[in-house]
Amino acid sequence: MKHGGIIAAAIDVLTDIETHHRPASEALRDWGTSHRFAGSGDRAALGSLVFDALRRRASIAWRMGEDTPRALVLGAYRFVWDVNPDRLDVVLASDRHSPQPLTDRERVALRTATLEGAPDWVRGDYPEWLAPAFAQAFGGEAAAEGAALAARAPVDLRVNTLKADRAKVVKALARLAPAQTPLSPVGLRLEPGSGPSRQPHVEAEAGYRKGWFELQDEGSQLAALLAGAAPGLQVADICAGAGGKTLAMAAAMQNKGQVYAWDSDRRRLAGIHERLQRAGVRNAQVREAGDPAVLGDLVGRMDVVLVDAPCTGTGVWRRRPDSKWRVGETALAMRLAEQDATLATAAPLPKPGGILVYVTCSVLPVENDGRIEAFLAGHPDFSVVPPLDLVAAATLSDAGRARFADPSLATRHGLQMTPRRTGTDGFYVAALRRS
Ligand SMILES: C[S@@+](CC[C@H](N)C(=O)[O-])C[C@H]1O[C@@H](n2cnc3c(N)ncnc32)[C@H](O)[C@@H]1O
Repeated sequence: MKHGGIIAAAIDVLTDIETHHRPASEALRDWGTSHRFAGSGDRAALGSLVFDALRRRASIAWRMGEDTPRALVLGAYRFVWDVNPDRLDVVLASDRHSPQPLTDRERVALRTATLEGAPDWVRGDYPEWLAPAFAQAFGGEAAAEGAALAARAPVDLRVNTLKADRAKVVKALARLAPAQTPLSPVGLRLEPGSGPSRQPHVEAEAGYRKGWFELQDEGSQLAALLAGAAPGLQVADICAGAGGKTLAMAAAMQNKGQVYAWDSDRRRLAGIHERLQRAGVRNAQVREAGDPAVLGDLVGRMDVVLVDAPCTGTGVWRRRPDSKWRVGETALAMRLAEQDATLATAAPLPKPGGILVYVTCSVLPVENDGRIEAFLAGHPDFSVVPPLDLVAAATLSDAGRARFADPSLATRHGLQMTPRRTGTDGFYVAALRRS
């Protein structure tokens, strides 16, 4: 397909997403099913254009003077893919599948519009209703932090040290030229391309099928490392989902000790069994999803309890830009209640002196320090572990140790990673010790 056709398809897909309130991945999949002639390069270009339009929606709409799917797609092609407006005229004219030619108004906007005078939420591409939360989290850096969350994310891999080391995986993926992640000692990174370029499909690699590496953002790797799961410890992962952090902790424990993985949702937990097997994990016990009563025998016995809580996902907007515009106050209120519920389930499990580690992939203070404060108010037997103690005890690279020592990463009770601060997704980590 030529780019005119890709632009038209992106407008159709974005219209589908907006009209039917559907996730972008679903709308793209359906487009693929009804356009079987489209090659993998076309699909990749289409996906990139739709995702870039969603990532930068507020700033594109500001410049274009409207936020219709057409304005967003044309704006993404111009301002994100950096295609000169004269070239855009040529692109539209040279493909019979193109949308209508540019109007004079569009041409002026594409040529001259800037973000001068735009508020932080527009410059940072986050929803207006979250402006107070971003100001609380980042002060004068809110727009810059938002803009970093609106960029493309790299593909990060975690080397599974139960089966491989970095050198082995680098060799296996040499064609893709992976670089070492700076902060996690077990991470590799494939930088995102620009424009229509496609992300490498690493799950198709033989090394992935052999369990040598997992797909995991460096921030998620770091959160698992900061939890301090070490060989021989008893660890409960009570929001295990498909097991991203269970696997990372089991590897850090070198298969010694025990990880108990549980989740309230059976469907979420379902994928964990196959992943544990592929990764060669032998020290994880998956408990029946649903009723927390199955954790009864763990009460008062755990060295580490990880609560990787359900959250709004504001920290992973680079990867799920459609969720950025979907999340609202009702969803946030539901997540807060779930966070309090998971912390309440976790509270009885640590042994005296054991720790409860609370993690979210959110940058909103109310989901992070706010939940820790609410928990502490009802649990006087817990106290905050100074974040630098977590850093000192974790297996990080020297650069990672130095980065986490920077006071700008510290919140009142924990550590906040962001794409701008750490080059990772926006993970929050705090730990509480049971007296
Ligand atoms: C952020 S996801 C977990 C991701 C997973 N730890 C990983 O690294 O791949 C949060 C999980 O919390 C689960 N959850 C939600 N409410 C819960 C509750 N009250 N108790 C336990 N798990 C809960 C969800 O089903 C979801 O799988």
